[in-house]
Amino acid sequence: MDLKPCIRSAQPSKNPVAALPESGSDESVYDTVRDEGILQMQKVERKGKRKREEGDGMEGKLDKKEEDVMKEKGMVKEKKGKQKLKKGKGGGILTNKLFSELVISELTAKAIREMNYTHLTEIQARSIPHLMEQSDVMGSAKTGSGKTLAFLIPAIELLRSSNFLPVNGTGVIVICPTRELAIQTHKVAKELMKYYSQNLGYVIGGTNMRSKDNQLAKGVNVLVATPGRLLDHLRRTSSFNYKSLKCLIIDEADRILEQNFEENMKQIFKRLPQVEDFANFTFRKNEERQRKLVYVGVDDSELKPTVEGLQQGYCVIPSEKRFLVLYAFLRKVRQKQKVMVFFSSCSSVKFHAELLNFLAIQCDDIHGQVKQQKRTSTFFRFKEEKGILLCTNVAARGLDIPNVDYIVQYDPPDGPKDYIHRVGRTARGDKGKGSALLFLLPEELKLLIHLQATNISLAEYEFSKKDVPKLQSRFEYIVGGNYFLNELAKEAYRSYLLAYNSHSMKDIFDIHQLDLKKVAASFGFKDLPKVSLNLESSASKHRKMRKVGGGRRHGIGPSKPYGRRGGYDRRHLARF
Ligand SMILES: Nc1ncnc2c1ncn2[C@@H]1O[C@H](COP(=O)(O)OP(=O)(O)OP(=O)(O)O)[C@@H](O)[C@H]1O
Repeated sequence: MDLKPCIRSAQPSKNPVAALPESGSDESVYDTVRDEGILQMQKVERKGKRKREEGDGMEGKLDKKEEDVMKEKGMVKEKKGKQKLKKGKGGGILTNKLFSELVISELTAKAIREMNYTHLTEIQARSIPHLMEQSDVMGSAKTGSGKTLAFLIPAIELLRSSNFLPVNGTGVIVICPTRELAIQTHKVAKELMKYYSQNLGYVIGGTNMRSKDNQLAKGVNVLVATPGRLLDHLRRTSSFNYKSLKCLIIDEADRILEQNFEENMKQIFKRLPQVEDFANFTFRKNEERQRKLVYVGVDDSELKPTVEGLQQGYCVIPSEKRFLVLYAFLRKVRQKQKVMVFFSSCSSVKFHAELLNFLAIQCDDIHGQVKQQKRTSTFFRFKEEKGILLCTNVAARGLDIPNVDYIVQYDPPDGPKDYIHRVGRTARGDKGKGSALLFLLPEELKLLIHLQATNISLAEYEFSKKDVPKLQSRFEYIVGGNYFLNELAKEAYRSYLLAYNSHSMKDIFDIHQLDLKKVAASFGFKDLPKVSLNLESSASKHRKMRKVGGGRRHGIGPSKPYGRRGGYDRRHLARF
């Protein structure tokens, strides 16, 4: 991992958590590490199922882990075919099975060829045959392993084979947990359906409902949606015809079946035809249904839940130096690489984006408080270009951004599952490579125990001795080392003081027992400099306005050291 110059690669510590107390985690390894990425439910007449000629997947015994999982969940075994499914050469995700071997329409096959896909990934090779036979499937595979095509191809084929037309309304619904993921999935479906007369669309929060009403009235055969907005349309758009629904796909099912989506999902299930009670889809409460469900678990036998091409490490940084290290790191990579930095709250993303841009580190931000139009344009720009993106967990799931070089976790994840999804934004697809670096405060070290319990081991990185004193005492060194930038340091310090004045920083200071003198020192000042706060500046006006509204700018308080909760942010405090 090239983390120079501010952090040097250290020897992975023999056992970084050995000295820490035993983990009290009661999460099973399966629950923690697996991305139950696909959940497809088809309640369609099962007459005339096509028998496929080829074998449908893996030969050999199911590994014990997979069997255990199925036993626990009461699912059926994946059928074994005669054809051997081998992994491609060079440790990539591809198998030896070709798309040209699939019994699919020429319209789909042509689109796939134009997307330059030749071989199927394992999750595709193992789940597509079951889905084509209209079985209900729950699929699970590592991040970036091609789950999207695994569920889209059979869904589109289903519409074609049943001669579904716009007049029939919506035949396939794909539910995604975030707006960006819905837009992305819609884009892939659009490419796949390039030669089809059937149409598609998406409905997501933060956009105009009325224009979508009109679209739905005309008939949208494949609809990609986020749960809240889908429910709004189910309730309020009388012209939305979903009575002939053939297939429901839940992407990132483990996320969607979590508590905060539960109520919406219950309501959605109630309204959709042929979809049974919500409880049946939690895979615990209805044995009969569970028995019909095919579980396709790729990589269950592998100990390592993260992908091959990912290098991962952590460094322990005291809170007063955390920003400086981030700053030095980002300054080094600048626009030459693609970096995603995860924070735990919208307010923290906002604050750090403002501060970094102010310090001439150009970066974009995505979080729940950004308007949807800006979120979408930022997302697509970041897909295309190098640069730095600060984000909350809203960008942790499913987003397929090519060639991300680094994932930095400035605030730690909620737990191993969260960690896996965040780092899964890099090293994606066939032979993808990337690096992930986790910042930990000394009191957060216990997270490593939870990660280790799920077979994620991280190398330890340290500041180089050479850089530590400079980072400690001379902020102007890291901002460029010349006299002009000394002024910039003063300005940065001023903005800290402004935040301090507006209480949010004061809370951080209290929590981490920092004193202003130490912070001033980290900006390169021996004594506390007198900085005019210019209370008539526009910043202070905003501050006053916010105060009138009673809100603190970053919402950071003793119980919320990572900032105010908002939208997608569920976590307040990550102390392990
Ligand atoms: N058969 C294939 N051959 C080559 N590349 C593929 C194939 N299938 C998918 N990919 C590529 O792999 C990348 C990851 O695919 P996808 O986004 O579907 O992963 P995922 O498993 O859904 O990931 P996540 O768990 O993060 O949601 C994409 O860039 C996609 O284009």
